[in-house]
Amino acid sequence: MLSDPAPDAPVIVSDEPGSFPRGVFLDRHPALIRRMLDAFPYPPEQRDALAALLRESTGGVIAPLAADAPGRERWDAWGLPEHVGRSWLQAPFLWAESFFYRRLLDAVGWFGPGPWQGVDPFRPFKLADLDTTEADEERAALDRLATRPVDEQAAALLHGSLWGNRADLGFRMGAGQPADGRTGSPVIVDDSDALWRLLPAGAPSTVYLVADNAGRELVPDLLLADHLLRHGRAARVVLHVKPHPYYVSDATTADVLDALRHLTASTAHRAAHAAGTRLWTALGDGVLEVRAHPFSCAPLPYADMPDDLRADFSRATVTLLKGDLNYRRLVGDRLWPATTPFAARTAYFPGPVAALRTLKSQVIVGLDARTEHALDASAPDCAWRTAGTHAVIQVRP
Ligand SMILES: O=P(O)(O)OC[C@@]1(O)O[C@H](CO)[C@@H](O)[C@@H]1O
Repeated sequence: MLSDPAPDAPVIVSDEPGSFPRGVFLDRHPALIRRMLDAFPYPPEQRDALAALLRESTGGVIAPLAADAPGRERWDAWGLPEHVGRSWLQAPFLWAESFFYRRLLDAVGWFGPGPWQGVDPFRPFKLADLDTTEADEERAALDRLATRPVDEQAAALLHGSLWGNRADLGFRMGAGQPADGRTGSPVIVDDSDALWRLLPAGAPSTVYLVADNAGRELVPDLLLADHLLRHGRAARVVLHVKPHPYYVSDATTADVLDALRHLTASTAHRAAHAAGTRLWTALGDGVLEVRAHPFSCAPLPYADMPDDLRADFSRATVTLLKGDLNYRRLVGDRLWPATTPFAARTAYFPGPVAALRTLKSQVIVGLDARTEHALDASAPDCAWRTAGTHAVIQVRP
């Protein structure tokens, strides 16, 4: 095992004026709640609960869950007692943000009992994301890609899945983000050769894909899974999704079904339709399996994963973790020196692991010093870390 060069890097919190996490609490969350109130005719009880949550999380202290709240014991084990009474902005960003989404589900009555039980407060946004000209163009591009050599398809689908991570609806709640100019957006670490070496065609590999966002990220993730299965790079794919709505657009099982229907209904686009049909069958046959572990919505790093999840990941030929939040949880939500080796930060993970992530928060490891300096020189305000304009494919075999 490589030695860990900086185990004590500062934990990211949200109280520093002008900082990225502070903006998440003070700008993004109010924008999110405004959009939810526009999207649903919530009755007064829910509206009041949402307003109270916003007041509490922008200027107050963390309140406990009700004694009979679903998952209360789990949250107690995940550190709730030690954070109750503390300012939201002074609690670790990773923990507080996750708890915000748990409390938001309480506010809208997701857990029930009651008439709003199971009504996903983010579903309108996720569905709208599939009904866009961009989504249509992506399906048309798939038809063109189908005529290209298989290796070219593999590389394009991997990059499609990678850049799909920009289609994160929480991220788009932020003000002043750049236009969706994917072309020329640099992949600042690209270990994709190492990833393909882990998945030789014809080997009975099991690929675990830890999904991130629904909609226009999940569709390319599923297309990548289809490619791996179809061309023998995987014999099985296990897709980990969230057990309940989370971080606005994170994928749940219902979102997987919506994404598959989006593909199968694409009769104007043969490749998308065919891929959707194959994936639908694969799901029915158990070749593609969906799992929703409670720890997927935990406010903790993967280093703290429970034994059953550890055992599950240990069965993977490689685990692909999608997106920014999974990255923060994989390497730890701390201000690591950017040159900290990715292999050192992920040495605890039970088996080969790959991160496919566009950079949307302060955390980054695995850069060489030259790249870091060049990026800092090009954007002195460190926007490259948070603007979603840069990406990494990092692999620890
Ligand atoms: O995991 P994802 O969807 O790629 O990103 C989640 C995200 O939007 O949420 C956090 C801020 O709310 C940031 O870490 C990150 O930008």
